[in-house]
Amino acid sequence: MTLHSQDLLQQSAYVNGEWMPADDGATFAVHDPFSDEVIAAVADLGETETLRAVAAAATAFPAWSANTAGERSTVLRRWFELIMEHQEDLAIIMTREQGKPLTESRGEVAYGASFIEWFAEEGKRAYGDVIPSHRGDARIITIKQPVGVVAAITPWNFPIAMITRKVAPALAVGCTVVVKPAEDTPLCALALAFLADKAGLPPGVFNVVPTSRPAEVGAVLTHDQRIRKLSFTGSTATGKKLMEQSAGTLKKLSLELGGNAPFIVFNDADVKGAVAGAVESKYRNAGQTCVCANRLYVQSGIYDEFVKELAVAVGDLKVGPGTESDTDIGPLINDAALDKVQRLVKDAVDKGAEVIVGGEPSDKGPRCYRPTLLVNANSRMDISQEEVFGPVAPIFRFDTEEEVIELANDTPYGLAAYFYGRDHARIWRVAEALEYGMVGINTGMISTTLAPFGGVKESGFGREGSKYGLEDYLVIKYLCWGGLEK
Ligand SMILES: NC(=O)C1=CN([C@@H]2O[C@H](COP(=O)(O)OP(=O)(O)OC[C@H]3O[C@@H](n4cnc5c(N)ncnc54)[C@H](OP(=O)(O)O)[C@@H]3O)[C@@H](O)[C@H]2O)C=CC1
Ligand SMILES: O=C(O)CCCC(=O)O
Repeated sequence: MTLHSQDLLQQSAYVNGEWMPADDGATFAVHDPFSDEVIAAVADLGETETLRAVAAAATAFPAWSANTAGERSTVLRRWFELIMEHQEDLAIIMTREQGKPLTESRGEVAYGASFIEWFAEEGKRAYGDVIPSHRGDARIITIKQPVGVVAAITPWNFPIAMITRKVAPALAVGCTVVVKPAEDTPLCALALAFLADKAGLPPGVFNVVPTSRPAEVGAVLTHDQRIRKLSFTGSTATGKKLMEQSAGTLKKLSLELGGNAPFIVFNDADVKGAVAGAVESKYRNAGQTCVCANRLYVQSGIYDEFVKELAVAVGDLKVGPGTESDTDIGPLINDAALDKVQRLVKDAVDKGAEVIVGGEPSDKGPRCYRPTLLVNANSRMDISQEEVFGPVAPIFRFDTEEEVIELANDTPYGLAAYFYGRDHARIWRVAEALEYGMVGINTGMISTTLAPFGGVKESGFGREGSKYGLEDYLVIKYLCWGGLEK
């Protein structure tokens, strides 16, 4: 891989401000999911090295948290600037290890950096309170303090933004962090560490432990008492496991888990807007986003027009390598992801769905799947309950608002939902009735640093981004100051 700054391509782990191999010298291969080329051999850490990273973070915590928010902000600001200076290189690394088109990678680098920029400032606003007292001779004061050492376990679908969305607020308020990136995408995490080091983050404040043994490293990060908070993005199954494992040390948790987003189009919707929103929501990152539309519900009166226009738009999407400028849909991350998509499409077809676009792997590359539209979808199909995490949209027809709300909420998940319509009374009713942490109204794109990202039900808890994202890394301390003279 050729970069302007070849130094960004780090393959060692970053612990206590140093680049280190695994103790036994072991490495694991990182593949380009489009070409299958091995693009790196990354240090494969285990329990011993992870304990070292936790110790480094614990040692660094007192000094880092003793800085003023302004002092921390200066370093974070520098980190943000370095990331943006290296946006193109970082985008190339991301596209090579993750597969998404370069334009999306560039967008993610900027999106990821924006969390650092935002929290560098917001960290200065971790205000406490003075509360009207219960006694004349006492005062009630609250202060907010950093929770302590944080572990972040992150997924492969947004290999920069899912790290910065956790690490930026943590560092801004004075926590230190150990990150375990996904095995498929450790290079972005290591490039971030390289730039963090350049920006002047002191040793031990930010550590990256790549591994091919997530359970072994995860056991350390959940069992170690020195870690006071775990922030995880990934599947609901793994999130539940990590929550159980964290019970022994009662860690504070943020869990951003799977979704099953309904995308509802009412009869009075702007069809062109709804089609554009569906394409944006469903097909970005080849459908590998936890907030991707997973089920499209279209009201009978607008059904034919919407389906016809959406089929044209989906048919125009181009599959290919992320490195080519006209690619819309890159490869899926790995073989398991492709198997899951194929299984869900087959199950849907077996239960009566009709493929009107795509419906099969693409011949462009080994893990490429053609953008797909299925009609005649129904609730018996696995795809109505399972996150497809691929470029496949099943379309369900509905008649009444009441019916579609029931269908939309009939899932254990509650991350994102979307709907299109013009009637203001209904917009309020539907927005309030959807059991989701985030609702897009007449838009398919809801993600921004400025808004609280997070779910309800089995999509987890905690909020990332916005002023609320800071709270997840803070604890409130109550000071009762008595004995005051009247
Ligand atoms: N909410 C979201 O954004 C995401 C949702 N998903 C959903 O999950 C499905 C499966 O994807 P997958 O990548 O397997 O998701 P996982 O939840 O398994 O992976 C997410 C992160 O957790 C790590 N991990 C896995 N098992 C453990 C463990 N026992 N202890 C500690 N860490 C662990 C992974 O490491 P490693 O990479 O080494 O396995 C990765 O860093 C997808 O098809 C999608 O439906 C997936 C990713 C993101
Ligand atoms: O899939 C995820 O968990 C990340 C969502 C990316 C975003 O839109 O912020």
